[in-house]
Amino acid sequence: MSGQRVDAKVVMLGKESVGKTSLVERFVHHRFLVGPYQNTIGAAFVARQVQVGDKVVTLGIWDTAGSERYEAMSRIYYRGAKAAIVCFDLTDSSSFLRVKFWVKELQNCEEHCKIYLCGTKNDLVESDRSMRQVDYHDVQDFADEIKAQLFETSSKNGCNVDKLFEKVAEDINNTAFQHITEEQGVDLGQKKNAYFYSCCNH
Ligand SMILES: Nc1nc2c(ncn2[C@@H]2O[C@H](COP(=O)(O)OP(=O)(O)OP(=O)(O)O)[C@@H](O)[C@H]2O)c(=O)[nH]1
Repeated sequence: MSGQRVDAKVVMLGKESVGKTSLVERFVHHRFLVGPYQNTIGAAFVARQVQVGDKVVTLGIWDTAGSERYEAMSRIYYRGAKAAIVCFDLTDSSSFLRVKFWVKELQNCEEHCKIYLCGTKNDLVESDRSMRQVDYHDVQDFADEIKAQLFETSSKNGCNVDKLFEKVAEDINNTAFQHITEEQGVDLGQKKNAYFYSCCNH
Protein backbone atom coordinates (compact mmCIF):
# COMPACT_ATOMS: atom_id res chain seq x y z
CA MET A 1 0.00 0.00 0.00
CA SER A 2 2.91 2.37 0.63
CA GLY A 3 2.75 5.47 -1.57
CA GLN A 4 -0.65 4.54 -3.03
CA ARG A 5 -2.99 7.40 -3.80
CA VAL A 6 -6.64 7.46 -2.85
CA ASP A 7 -8.93 9.93 -4.58
CA ALA A 8 -12.41 10.62 -3.28
CA LYS A 9 -15.32 12.92 -3.86
CA VAL A 10 -16.53 14.95 -0.91
CA VAL A 11 -19.66 17.10 -1.00
CA MET A 12 -20.57 20.07 1.17
CA LEU A 13 -24.30 20.36 1.86
CA GLY A 14 -26.47 22.63 3.99
CA LYS A 15 -28.73 25.64 4.02
CA GLU A 16 -27.54 28.84 2.38
CA SER A 17 -25.18 31.02 4.35
CA VAL A 18 -24.28 28.36 6.93
CA GLY A 19 -20.63 28.73 5.94
CA LYS A 20 -19.82 25.90 3.52
CA THR A 21 -17.66 28.04 1.23
CA SER A 22 -15.88 29.54 4.23
CA LEU A 23 -15.02 26.06 5.54
CA VAL A 24 -13.51 25.08 2.20
CA GLU A 25 -11.64 28.41 1.97
CA ARG A 26 -10.18 27.90 5.42
CA PHE A 27 -9.14 24.33 4.71
CA VAL A 28 -7.71 24.90 1.22
CA HIS A 29 -6.39 28.48 1.39
CA HIS A 30 -6.02 28.95 5.19
CA ARG A 31 -7.99 32.18 5.10
CA PHE A 32 -11.32 33.68 6.11
CA LEU A 33 -12.81 36.04 3.59
CA VAL A 34 -14.45 39.14 4.99
CA GLY A 35 -16.72 41.45 3.06
CA PRO A 36 -20.22 41.13 1.70
CA TYR A 37 -21.62 37.60 1.64
CA GLN A 38 -21.76 36.14 -1.86
CA ASN A 39 -23.93 33.10 -2.30
CA THR A 40 -22.62 30.16 -4.29
CA ILE A 41 -24.29 29.63 -7.64
CA GLY A 42 -24.54 26.00 -8.70
CA ALA A 43 -21.39 24.56 -7.15
CA ALA A 44 -17.65 25.08 -6.96
CA PHE A 45 -14.95 22.42 -7.08
CA VAL A 46 -11.58 22.38 -5.40
CA ALA A 47 -9.09 19.60 -4.65
CA ARG A 48 -6.62 19.25 -1.82
CA GLN A 49 -4.27 16.49 -0.85
CA VAL A 50 -4.11 15.25 2.72
CA GLN A 51 -1.31 13.08 4.06
CA VAL A 52 -2.64 10.09 5.99
CA GLY A 53 0.27 8.07 7.33
CA ASP A 54 2.34 7.18 4.29
CA LYS A 55 -0.58 7.67 1.87
CA VAL A 56 -1.83 10.73 0.09
CA VAL A 57 -5.60 11.14 -0.04
CA THR A 58 -6.82 13.63 -2.62
CA LEU A 59 -10.13 15.13 -1.61
CA GLY A 60 -12.14 16.50 -4.53
CA ILE A 61 -14.52 18.84 -2.74
CA TRP A 62 -17.81 20.00 -4.25
CA ASP A 63 -19.09 23.10 -2.50
CA THR A 64 -22.78 23.24 -3.36
CA ALA A 65 -25.14 26.20 -3.30
CA GLY A 66 -27.36 26.17 -0.22
CA SER A 67 -30.22 28.09 -1.75
CA GLU A 68 -33.29 25.88 -2.22
CA ARG A 69 -33.40 27.24 -5.77
CA TYR A 70 -30.38 25.03 -6.54
CA GLU A 71 -31.54 22.00 -4.58
CA ALA A 72 -32.09 19.78 -7.61
CA MET A 73 -28.56 20.58 -8.80
CA SER A 74 -27.04 19.64 -5.47
CA ARG A 75 -28.28 16.11 -6.04
CA ILE A 76 -25.94 15.88 -9.02
CA TYR A 77 -23.00 16.80 -6.81
CA TYR A 78 -23.51 14.24 -4.07
CA ARG A 79 -23.81 11.36 -6.53
CA GLY A 80 -20.89 9.00 -5.96
CA ALA A 81 -19.56 11.00 -3.00
CA LYS A 82 -17.60 9.05 -0.40
CA ALA A 83 -18.28 11.67 2.24
CA ALA A 84 -20.83 14.40 2.81
CA ILE A 85 -20.18 17.27 5.20
CA VAL A 86 -23.66 18.43 6.14
CA CYS A 87 -23.42 21.87 7.67
CA PHE A 88 -25.63 23.90 9.95
CA ASP A 89 -25.14 27.27 11.59
CA LEU A 90 -25.01 27.00 15.39
CA THR A 91 -26.75 30.38 15.57
CA ASP A 92 -29.64 29.41 13.26
CA SER A 93 -32.04 26.66 14.35
CA SER A 94 -33.72 26.48 10.94
CA SER A 95 -30.41 25.41 9.41
CA PHE A 96 -30.45 22.27 11.58
CA LEU A 97 -33.89 21.33 10.23
CA ARG A 98 -32.35 21.49 6.78
CA VAL A 99 -29.66 19.03 7.92
CA LYS A 100 -32.36 16.43 8.47
CA PHE A 101 -33.56 16.92 4.91
CA TRP A 102 -30.09 16.31 3.47
CA VAL A 103 -29.43 13.33 5.70
CA LYS A 104 -32.65 11.70 4.51
CA GLU A 105 -31.68 12.39 0.91
CA LEU A 106 -28.27 10.80 1.40
CA GLN A 107 -29.67 7.80 3.23
CA ASN A 108 -32.15 7.21 0.42
CA CYS A 109 -29.88 7.89 -2.54
CA GLU A 110 -26.22 7.43 -1.48
CA GLU A 111 -26.13 4.76 1.17
CA HIS A 112 -22.33 4.36 0.96
CA CYS A 113 -21.69 8.03 1.55
CA LYS A 114 -20.36 8.65 5.06
CA ILE A 115 -22.01 11.59 6.80
CA TYR A 116 -20.28 14.23 8.93
CA LEU A 117 -22.36 16.82 10.74
CA CYS A 118 -20.73 20.21 11.06
CA GLY A 119 -22.00 23.00 13.31
CA THR A 120 -20.43 26.20 11.99
CA LYS A 121 -19.62 29.68 13.36
CA ASN A 122 -18.51 28.33 16.70
CA ASP A 123 -16.63 31.57 17.35
CA LEU A 124 -19.97 33.39 17.61
CA VAL A 125 -21.40 31.07 20.26
CA GLU A 126 -18.07 31.02 22.09
CA SER A 127 -18.07 34.79 22.39
CA ASP A 128 -21.76 34.97 23.35
CA ARG A 129 -23.42 31.75 24.50
CA SER A 130 -26.90 33.25 24.12
CA MET A 131 -26.38 33.13 20.36
CA ARG A 132 -26.48 29.32 20.32
CA GLN A 133 -29.77 28.25 18.76
CA VAL A 134 -28.96 24.59 18.22
CA ASP A 135 -28.76 22.50 21.35
CA TYR A 136 -25.62 20.40 21.52
CA HIS A 137 -27.43 17.35 22.99
CA ASP A 138 -30.09 17.35 20.27
CA VAL A 139 -27.41 17.27 17.59
CA GLN A 140 -25.35 14.65 19.38
CA ASP A 141 -28.43 12.41 19.75
CA PHE A 142 -29.17 12.83 16.07
CA ALA A 143 -25.53 12.12 15.16
CA ASP A 144 -25.62 8.92 17.25
CA GLU A 145 -28.88 7.88 15.62
CA ILE A 146 -27.48 8.20 12.09
CA LYS A 147 -23.96 7.06 13.09
CA ALA A 148 -22.43 10.30 11.97
CA GLN A 149 -19.51 12.17 13.41
CA LEU A 150 -20.10 15.64 14.76
CA PHE A 151 -17.79 18.65 14.59
CA GLU A 152 -18.23 22.22 15.72
CA THR A 153 -16.03 24.51 13.67
CA SER A 154 -15.12 28.12 13.13
CA SER A 155 -13.82 29.16 9.74
CA LYS A 156 -13.06 32.54 11.25
CA ASN A 157 -10.49 31.28 13.76
CA GLY A 158 -9.86 27.88 12.14
CA CYS A 159 -11.17 25.84 15.08
CA ASN A 160 -11.58 22.16 14.12
CA VAL A 161 -11.58 22.82 10.36
CA ASP A 162 -8.42 20.84 9.59
CA LYS A 163 -9.52 18.13 12.05
CA LEU A 164 -12.79 17.71 10.17
CA PHE A 165 -11.22 17.28 6.73
CA GLU A 166 -8.35 15.19 8.10
CA LYS A 167 -10.87 12.84 9.69
CA VAL A 168 -12.73 12.58 6.38
CA ALA A 169 -9.46 11.73 4.59
CA GLU A 170 -8.48 9.23 7.28
CA ASP A 171 -11.85 7.44 7.05
CA ILE A 172 -11.68 7.36 3.26
CA ASN A 173 -8.19 5.90 3.45
CA ASN A 174 -9.29 3.29 5.99
CA THR A 175 -12.28 2.33 3.87
CA ALA A 176 -10.13 2.02 0.75
CA PHE A 177 -7.62 -0.06 2.72
CA GLN A 178 -10.43 -2.18 4.16
CA HIS A 179 -11.81 -2.87 0.67
CA ILE A 180 -8.42 -3.96 -0.58
CA THR A 181 -7.87 -6.12 2.51
CA GLU A 182 -11.33 -7.68 2.29
CA GLU A 183 -10.63 -8.55 -1.34
CA GLN A 184 -7.53 -10.29 -0.04
CA GLY A 185 -9.64 -12.19 2.52
CA VAL A 186 -8.35 -10.56 5.71
CA ASP A 187 -10.82 -9.47 8.39
CA LEU A 188 -9.72 -6.21 9.96
CA GLY A 189 -12.39 -6.41 12.66
CA GLN A 190 -12.67 -2.64 12.61
CA LYS A 191 -15.48 -0.89 14.39
CA LYS A 192 -15.96 2.81 14.01
CA ASN A 193 -17.71 4.86 16.63
CA ALA A 194 -19.51 8.12 16.25
CA TYR A 195 -17.70 10.83 18.15
CA PHE A 196 -17.65 14.54 18.64
CA TYR A 197 -15.05 17.27 18.27
CA SER A 198 -15.89 20.18 20.50
CA CYS A 199 -14.35 23.63 20.37
CA CYS A 200 -10.56 24.00 20.35
CA ASN A 201 -10.72 26.25 23.40
CA HIS A 202 -12.01 23.49 25.65
N1 LIG B 1 -18.36 34.53 12.48
C1 LIG B 1 -18.32 33.61 11.51
N2 LIG B 1 -18.92 33.87 10.32
C2 LIG B 1 -18.85 32.93 9.37
C3 LIG B 1 -18.20 31.67 9.57
N3 LIG B 1 -18.32 30.94 8.45
C4 LIG B 1 -19.00 31.72 7.58
N4 LIG B 1 -19.32 32.90 8.12
C5 LIG B 1 -20.06 34.00 7.46
O1 LIG B 1 -21.34 33.52 7.05
C6 LIG B 1 -21.69 34.05 5.76
C7 LIG B 1 -21.98 32.92 4.78
O2 LIG B 1 -20.79 32.17 4.58
P1 LIG B 1 -20.56 31.25 3.28
O3 LIG B 1 -19.34 30.46 3.53
O4 LIG B 1 -20.60 32.06 2.06
O5 LIG B 1 -21.87 30.35 3.35
P2 LIG B 1 -22.36 29.20 2.34
O6 LIG B 1 -22.94 28.12 3.16
O7 LIG B 1 -21.26 28.82 1.41
O8 LIG B 1 -23.51 29.95 1.54
P3 LIG B 1 -24.20 29.55 0.13
O9 LIG B 1 -23.14 29.68 -0.92
O10 LIG B 1 -25.30 30.54 -0.04
O11 LIG B 1 -24.74 28.16 0.24
C8 LIG B 1 -20.52 34.94 5.33
O12 LIG B 1 -20.82 36.28 5.66
C9 LIG B 1 -19.35 34.45 6.19
O13 LIG B 1 -18.39 35.44 6.46
C10 LIG B 1 -17.59 31.43 10.85
O14 LIG B 1 -16.99 30.38 11.14
N5 LIG B 1 -17.68 32.44 11.77
